[in-house]
Amino acid sequence: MTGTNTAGKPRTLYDKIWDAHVVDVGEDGTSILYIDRHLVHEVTSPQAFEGLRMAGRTVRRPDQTIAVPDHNVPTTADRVDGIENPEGRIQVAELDRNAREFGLNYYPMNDIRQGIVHIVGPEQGWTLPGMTVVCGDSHTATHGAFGSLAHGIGTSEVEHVLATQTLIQKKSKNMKVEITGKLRPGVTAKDITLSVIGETGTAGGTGYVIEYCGEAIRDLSMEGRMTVCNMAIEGGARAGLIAPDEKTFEYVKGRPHAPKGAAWEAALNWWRTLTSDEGAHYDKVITLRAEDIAPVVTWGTSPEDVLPITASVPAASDFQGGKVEAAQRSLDYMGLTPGTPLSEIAIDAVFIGSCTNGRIEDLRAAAGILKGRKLAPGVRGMVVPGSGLVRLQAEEEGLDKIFTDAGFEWRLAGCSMCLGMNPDQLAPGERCAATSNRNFEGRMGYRGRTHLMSPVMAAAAGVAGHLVDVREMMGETASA
Ligand SMILES: CC(C)[C@H](C(=O)O)[C@@H](O)C(=O)O
Ligand code: SF4
Repeated sequence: MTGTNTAGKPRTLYDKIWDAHVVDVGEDGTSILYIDRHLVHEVTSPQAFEGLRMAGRTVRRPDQTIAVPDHNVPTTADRVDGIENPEGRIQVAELDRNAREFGLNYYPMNDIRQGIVHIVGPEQGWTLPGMTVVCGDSHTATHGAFGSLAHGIGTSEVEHVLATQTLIQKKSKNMKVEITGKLRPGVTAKDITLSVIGETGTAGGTGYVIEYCGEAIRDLSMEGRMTVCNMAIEGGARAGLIAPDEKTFEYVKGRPHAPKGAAWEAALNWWRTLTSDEGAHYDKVITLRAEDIAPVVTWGTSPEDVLPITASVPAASDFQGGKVEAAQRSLDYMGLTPGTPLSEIAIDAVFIGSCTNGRIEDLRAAAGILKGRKLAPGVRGMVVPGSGLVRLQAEEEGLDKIFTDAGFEWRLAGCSMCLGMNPDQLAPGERCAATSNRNFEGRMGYRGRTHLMSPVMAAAAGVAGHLVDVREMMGETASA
């Protein structure tokens, strides 16, 4: 790795990680970046491995390549007997063959450490501050919570990284998203990240790498920071980043693939330099006051269609330009009438899981609301831990019992309902309170309807049978 610090100029965190990984710069400014960790799942990798084989090449750094199946895996106990869906079965079997043949670090479907790739990476200590991390998956942004530069890449790039351990990239611009002050009770990392997208729109981050900072970000746990960075991509950004601090180091320490002994001390010395310098230049700055952020839900079919739960369904005429038509289409698809209070929207299902909110803290938060309560009659609920280890931890804490007592199904780890690539799907017309990150048409199943929100909001909606302000269940009165 070569450092290319330009004569003492103040640098952002993004600049620093970038500089530390540039191998070569072309005349047009396109750079070759060294990649520290390459995460691989079954959906975007089969053709990449096939390409390698056809070219007679091998994986350059199998020791830095981590494979886990997540999108296609069923989340029911009978998956030990194999996958019924032929397409899913083939993709997972291909990953299995490739991981073994190329000697990758591999967590097979029935390994207790299996889970959603973006949960497994940090959990196993593969994701570390200052690293470059890539995966053939847009939510790779999640890993930025550790102060690592994490890019989602396409299948041809997956092949390139497999073969060379480098990625060809053009540097993005710097954006700072600062969340000042303290969050109010009932407001979570999910509300921060959705509110930022509500502010910037899904294209607001295009061409940028976002650095999230400010007191409210510092106050978040590592789980919360991952939730925030996970959705940087939904705001259009190339990546999301948070400067590492003692909380980060504490989380990483002792994980299976974290450095140990003298290597740990050396790593800490470098990690402590990973903050943006005083006076570093940002091309765009957005500031939100944590006190102004409410528990939010989405009403439409884009993550930017987000409003405080105290608001009402908007009308298409509230929008301008091309958005009028898009809003009308969203309202039709979602089956909503303008002017209806969001808190009166009845739901059929609750999904708690995904790489946005499938970590232990998310399950604890949802269980906190569900303890001693039950799903409203007719509402089905599913809790899908983000990894086998999250599931195990939750069971040790008795959370599974809280969920099943409340009427939820307690599942095995995977992407599950977050996208309908496995048996967990919504039926046409079904409306779901979901902790995932995308509410696109058909995302959770053909004609399924998704409202994105935090784990506590989803749990509360399940109990009420309709979208609801979680603060009412916490004994806190809703204020606008
Ligand atoms: C299947 C995969 C390529 C996709 C992504 O890149 O994000 C998926 O994870 C998603 O969330 O839509
Ligand atoms: S949980 Fe959802 S968003 Fe995350 S990787 Fe899986 S499908 Fe994509």
